[in-house]
Amino acid sequence: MSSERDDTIFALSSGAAPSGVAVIRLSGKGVRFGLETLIGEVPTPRMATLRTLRAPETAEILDRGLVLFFAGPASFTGEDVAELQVHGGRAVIASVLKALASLPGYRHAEAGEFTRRAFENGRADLTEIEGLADLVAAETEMQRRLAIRQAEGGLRKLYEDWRHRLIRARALIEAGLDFVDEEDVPDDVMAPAWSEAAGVAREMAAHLDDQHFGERVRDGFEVVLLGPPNAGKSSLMNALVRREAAIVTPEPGTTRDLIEVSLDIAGHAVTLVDTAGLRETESVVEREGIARARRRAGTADLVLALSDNDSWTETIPEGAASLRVRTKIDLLDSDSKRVSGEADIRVSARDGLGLDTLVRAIGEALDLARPMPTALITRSRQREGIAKSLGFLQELAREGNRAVEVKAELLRSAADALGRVTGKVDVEDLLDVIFAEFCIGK
Ligand SMILES: Nc1nc2c(ncn2[C@@H]2O[C@H](COP(=O)(O)OP(=O)(O)OP(=O)(O)O)[C@@H](O)[C@H]2O)c(=O)[nH]1
Ligand SMILES: [K+]
Ligand SMILES: [Mg+2]
Repeated sequence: MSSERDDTIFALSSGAAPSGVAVIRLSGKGVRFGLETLIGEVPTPRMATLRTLRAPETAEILDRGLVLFFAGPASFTGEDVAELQVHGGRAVIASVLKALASLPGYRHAEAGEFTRRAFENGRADLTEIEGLADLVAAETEMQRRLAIRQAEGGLRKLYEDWRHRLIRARALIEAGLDFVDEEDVPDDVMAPAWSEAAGVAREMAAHLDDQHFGERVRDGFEVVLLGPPNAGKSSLMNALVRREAAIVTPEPGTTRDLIEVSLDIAGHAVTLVDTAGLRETESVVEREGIARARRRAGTADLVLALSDNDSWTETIPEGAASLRVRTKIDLLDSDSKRVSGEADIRVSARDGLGLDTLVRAIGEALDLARPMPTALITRSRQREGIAKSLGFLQELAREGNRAVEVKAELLRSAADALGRVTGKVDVEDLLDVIFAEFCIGK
């Protein structure tokens, strides 16, 4: 590992060529030497300088571009870092990468390796790094907001605060143990420690009680269209995404497989799933399609139960959040259009009636307009860690008159569980999983 870490790594950090400008990033001990070789000097840190890049052996001109140098440890990775902004043509990029590869101790970076060095050099904790990965992957405004807050330390600050309070509580207890007769430590010595632990436990419980909102923002909300054959499910999906994503025919049983499309509702990622029409059938294929439809509806964030005849019996799965959608209202005469039935929303896919109302109603049902707190759990890894830590604190609260040493140990376990979430404690085994999410050059 140490020799790998001694390498100077480099990679194209910008997107696919050709592009106007390409950014090639370098990090490691050999960065200064590399700059001297390619441009004849190490530029003033943090000052963009226009320079000619030359091939190491032949001094042939490769390109001319902006060069930026960041002296470690005040850099993204904590090491010396440079960025070469060259023209984004394939051959230009290839020639610069080739020149870098020829330098002693230089090698191409692996996926996420710059970020991994940032973590290993204490420039970011694991939650911030997960936030960075999400920021690069973000496709909607809300995913971006969530990710930038986490990348900027939203979760780190909260979790570090809890961890320090638990460590302090334990220190109080151990100090008490040193001073008083071991068997009966007076309550008033320990009381502040217990109340601190109880306070942290309360905050953790509130943090966990979030309806998985952050995870759902990150992964996208799922809305399933459900209803009998010919209710107009596929037509409605097509109307919402304004393209022929699913086949529509007058024949009942047209859709068999699940068909997914992406929608942006109020800046959130929403996956809309079209399904096979629910009915009794002899067809094996259709039966499998219907089973899939029911399963998917069972795990959806919201079910849109469609009907073209105001009957919703048997459509809505038990316990599911749902909206009753009356379809094909263009077929009604103008009087009955206004008659209020059991439907929550009335739409016509053919004429586009009610679609805006439906989208708004979906947003409300999913609570998409809620203000986003600075610290939201975004991954099950974090949730499990916090739950585990809280578990130790709850055990501590139950322990009553148990030996103080046992309680101190529970506090230590609670703090360590938090430390694993931020990466302060014993996380070697997690790193490969976390950094595998990154692309090359990040
Ligand atoms: N007039 C009118 N006809 C509609 C509307 N929506 C759908 N239809 C018609 O209803 C029939 C069935 O539409 P689909 O979208 O295939 O219905 P589905 O629920 O997906 O049907 P399956 O996939 O077979 O379960 C087609 O002939 C559509 O043209 C509408 O808003 N107005
Ligand atoms: K159909
Ligand atoms: Mg269909």
